[in-house]
Amino acid sequence: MKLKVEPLTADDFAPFGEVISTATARDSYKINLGTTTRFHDISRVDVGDQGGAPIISIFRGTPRAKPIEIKMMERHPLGSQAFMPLAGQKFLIVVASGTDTPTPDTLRAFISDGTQGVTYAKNVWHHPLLVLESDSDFLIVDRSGPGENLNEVDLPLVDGAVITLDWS
Ligand SMILES: NC(=O)N[C@@H](O)C(=O)O
Ligand code: NI
Repeated sequence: MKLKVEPLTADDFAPFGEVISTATARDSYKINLGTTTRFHDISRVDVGDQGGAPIISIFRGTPRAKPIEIKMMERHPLGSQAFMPLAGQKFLIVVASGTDTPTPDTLRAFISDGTQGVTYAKNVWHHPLLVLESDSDFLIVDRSGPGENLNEVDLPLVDGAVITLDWS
């Protein structure tokens, strides 16, 4: 089965979380004597369950071998997780609708144009970071704290084949 890759838009991604970009800020205004534009309140961080706290990390991802195979999915039941490319690299996002165990027909794939990041809402099924072209650094905002914040699940084969992304 080949999973179609769609351009990432805030509306299409809304069931899964938020798009992080200057275009999706809830407000924007000049600060610092007009030398800076604040793109304000773009995305929310939801990590407080069971005493969690927000942390900032950097993920350095290496490109995935092509064709990109989608064999498993994961979710973080206690907190959101945000990814923002630090040097404008395109990257792929794979999510599943609903909270039941993902099935091939509940998967959706998007591609960021490199100016867009994403926040996966708490408990949203997603594939771990999928880097495309070169080693890429991403700023990550997610949760540190007690409790089990990672569920993983393997995906079944479809007609005997691994699900791949329809992206050359
Ligand atoms: N495991 C980890 O920290 N990363 C994943 O959660 C991911 O979504 O890439
Ligand atoms: Ni994750």
